[in-house]
Amino acid sequence: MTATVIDGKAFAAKVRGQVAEHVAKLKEEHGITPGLAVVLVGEDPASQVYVKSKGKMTVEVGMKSVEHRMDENVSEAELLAMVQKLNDDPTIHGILVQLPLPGHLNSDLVINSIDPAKDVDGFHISNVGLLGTGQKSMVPCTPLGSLMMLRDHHGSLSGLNAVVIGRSNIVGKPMAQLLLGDSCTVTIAHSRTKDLPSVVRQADIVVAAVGRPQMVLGDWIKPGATVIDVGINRIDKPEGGTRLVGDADYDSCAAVAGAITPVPGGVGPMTIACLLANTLTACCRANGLTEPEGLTA
Ligand SMILES: NC(=O)C1=CN([C@@H]2O[C@H](COP(=O)(O)OP(=O)(O)OC[C@H]3O[C@@H](n4cnc5c(N)ncnc54)[C@H](OP(=O)(O)O)[C@@H]3O)[C@@H](O)[C@H]2O)C=CC1
Ligand SMILES: Nc1nc(=O)c2c([nH]1)NC[C@@H]1CN(c3ccc(C(=O)N[C@@H](CCC(=O)O)C(=O)O)cc3)C=[N+]21
Repeated sequence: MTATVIDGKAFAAKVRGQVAEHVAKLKEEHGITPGLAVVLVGEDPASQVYVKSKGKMTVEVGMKSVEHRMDENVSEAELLAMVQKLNDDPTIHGILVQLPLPGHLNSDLVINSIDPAKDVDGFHISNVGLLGTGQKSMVPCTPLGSLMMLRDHHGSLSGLNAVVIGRSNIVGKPMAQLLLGDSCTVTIAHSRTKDLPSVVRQADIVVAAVGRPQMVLGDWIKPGATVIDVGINRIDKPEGGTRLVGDADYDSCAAVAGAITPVPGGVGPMTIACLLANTLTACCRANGLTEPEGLTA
């Protein structure tokens, strides 16, 4: 079979449209503009591109966008002071500190210094705990965007076997929590998993969040399964130049799967759309207003 391509780019545009409508209403009815602050430490060119496109889309949906670039060698105290300033700023409803941070900075400490109500990445221990216990929280953007696409494609996920490859705090673990919340039978695989192909073959839903280009092969996939490819890897093209590929080998997987997300144009755009949705949700909660439906988990 040839897989249905799940168009994350189009889905994300739809989500951003919904966010923009709510933002317009917030402004009109309450005179409030949601604000998102991104803190970028260092000069990593890939990160800079990502931050720029986030900033552009934030403004497109009518929000305030602020970027704070800090020197690679910034001290932990200076970075913590910046986070504190943003925590105290009533015009800022969402704070994102771009990861990974340079090695001399303790990222757990920095993330946990963000006001949990403004933690639009959902990485603060308090949001992690709320998600794990099924309570209202800020839900990490990449897993949330992946869940939205899965729900849209399957309707109910109840009883499906899901295998998440990767156990990071930013993708694998929260993804597994969300799938469990939707009553999937969840397996988390990682670098020590024995016979990964046979584990993946049990899955109705495969989420690949490994960081290894084109690792998941078509003959690992149960015919008809859904493949969510979170990976963003830049590889060299034989004819020169580079291109983006996921953690799944797209052609061989698409030949067997029932549905698959492409890279680019799959999970990536949904991540940014969910960041904007989380900023809107945070703004509504901060002002005691009803939050938009369908934009949280
Ligand atoms: N589309 C988007 O919006 C986003 C995309 N990404 C991309 O997603 C990918 C994963 O990101 P992230 O979770 O941060 O990555 P991490 O490097 O933090 O985690 C990777 C995980 O994959 C596991 N792993 C590594 N090699 C293997 C292997 N050979 N077999 C099985 N498991 C393996 C690791 O296992 P172990 O724990 O045992 O080491 C680890 O748990 C990257 O490509 C990243 O660029 C990330 C965030 C957002
Ligand atoms: N605190 C924090 N939160 C994050 O969510 C976070 C982070 N740090 N650090 C880096 C990773 C990576 N990430 C991406 C999001 C969108 C695209 C994206 O939109 N990608 C486009 C392609 C972009 C291009 O063509 O270059 C796509 O897949 O179609 C990519 C990568 C979020 N991350």
